[in-house]
Amino acid sequence: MTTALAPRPDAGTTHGARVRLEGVTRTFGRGRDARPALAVLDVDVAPGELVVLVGPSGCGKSTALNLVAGFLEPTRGRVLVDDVPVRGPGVDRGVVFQQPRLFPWLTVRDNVALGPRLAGAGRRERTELAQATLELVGLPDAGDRRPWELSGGMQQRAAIARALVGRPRVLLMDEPFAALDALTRERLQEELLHLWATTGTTVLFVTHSVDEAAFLGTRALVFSASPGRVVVDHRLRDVPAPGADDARDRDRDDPATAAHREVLRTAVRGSAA
Ligand SMILES: Nc1ncnc2c1ncn2[C@@H]1O[C@H](COP(=O)(O)OP(=O)(O)OP(=O)(O)O)[C@@H](O)[C@H]1O
Repeated sequence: MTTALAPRPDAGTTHGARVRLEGVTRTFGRGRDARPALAVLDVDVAPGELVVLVGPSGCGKSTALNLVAGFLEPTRGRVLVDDVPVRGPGVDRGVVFQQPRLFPWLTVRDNVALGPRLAGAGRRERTELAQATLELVGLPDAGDRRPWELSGGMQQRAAIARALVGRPRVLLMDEPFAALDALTRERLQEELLHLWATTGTTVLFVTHSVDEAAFLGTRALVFSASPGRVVVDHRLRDVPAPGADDARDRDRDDPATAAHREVLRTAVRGSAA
């Protein structure tokens, strides 16, 4: 294990935060142009859960994630992370987007070290932190390279390292593997499960894919559009006990996962109707 992301603090506790959206709505535009993107959203995510947000295009999944990230404010209602209202972006919440969004003029290590640098960490501390986090995501030797020298999968691993370097208590992922080839995508899904089990971080993960949702989540929220709302809240599996990495044994072809996939597929089809 590395220093950047030490295991969960104590047996029986988790590093992840509780996330709550209470009566949250979000409207874009004003007056006649006002368009509600999210109807009332009431969601309570337990510490350490991996909740997947799935649904058709335009149903408000990214909007919900951006509200938790603090990039957007709710029109009504409150977003709480461990009972503290979200007032803007913060180091307690790491964000990974569909595109890696790394700065091409910085080395991979300096990209990962940027957050600690902005937070005032000294060169040595932030370099060690970035290197440890790169090791955690399987990129021990990539630190001196530029982002454009890496494959798409490696770039996305670096983006995950950048999100994890501050040891966030919530990891927000907006279709992070959608632009990758199928094999890389499966590999990164498995790596994410391992990282999640290792760190105990609460994860909110947006995807269009019911396969991905059924394989990754402890719970899936199925959204429908116009305006966006949660139509199905489906329990997939238990949160692993602190310190246990049973995600390692997860099988995408087992009957339970296949059954969940069908439940989600039916729900998503219904929500798009
Ligand atoms: N900044 C914005 N300004 C105006 N409208 C927005 C903005 N962000 C999102 N919307 C609108 O809100 C609705 C929900 O968008 P959102 O991106 O949250 O959906 P989504 O489910 O994530 O879609 P996709 O799966 O295609 O990414 C859409 O109608 C979208 O056009």
